[in-house]
Amino acid sequence: MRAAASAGRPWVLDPVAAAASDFRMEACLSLLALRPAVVRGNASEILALASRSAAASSTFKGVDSTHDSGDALQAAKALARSTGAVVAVSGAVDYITDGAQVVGASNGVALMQKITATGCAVTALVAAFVAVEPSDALVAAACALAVFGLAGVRWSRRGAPSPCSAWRGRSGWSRPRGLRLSGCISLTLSTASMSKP
Ligand SMILES: Nc1ncnc2c1ncn2[C@@H]1O[C@H](COP(=O)(O)OP(=O)(O)O)[C@@H](O)[C@H]1O
Ligand SMILES: Cc1ncsc1CCOP(=O)(O)O
Repeated sequence: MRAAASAGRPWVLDPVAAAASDFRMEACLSLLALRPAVVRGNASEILALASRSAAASSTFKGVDSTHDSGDALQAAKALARSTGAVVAVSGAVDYITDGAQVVGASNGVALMQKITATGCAVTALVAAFVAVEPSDALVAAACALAVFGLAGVRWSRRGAPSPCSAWRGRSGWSRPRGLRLSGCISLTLSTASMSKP
């Protein structure tokens, strides 16, 4: 992370179970100081990280969230403003914010929350999207979460349309059937970076 930070390369922090112990919180805060482009966590993790305290998540439940994503939206905005990172809170609605703009992505299926490591997987996808679109981490992260959610829908309903079927920026974009994104001001992810099935 230090090498990435000093080379100006974007990287993504997933504060897994930040509230589980002071040790984990301190590790997350040390990483946060290295200025990730995006922080992606569940609501409990973002609430804890924004308050910079493991005690913030009083009903801590392992790596899972005990809060709804909406509960952490203000904390996410504050964290984004204080760190300069885009902050993504996952949940039934994924909120992605740079502290001013907020994008909501309401794709996915509830079962995803119960599968360990879907959070890690979507964080990896965010990193891949930010690598392609480093100049707009907000849009990249929102697209990653939306696509991941649609992949979950596709998995749960075999035969649903591919999340990568068609997607273009701004006025000319056509969204995959079923995609729900709100508050998105500009979608500039090019189709060239997405493979068709
Ligand atoms: N209630 C839900 N309904 C639909 N999708 C969800 C729900 N909860 C989580 N997800 C999705 O599951 C993925 C992992 O998110 P989450 O479970 O919040 O992360 P973590 O594993 O870090 O706790 C995200 O893509 C998120 O959108
Ligand atoms: C690294 C790791 N090892 C066991 S659970 C876990 C994190 C998975 O967390 P999440 O469900 O938040 O992706």
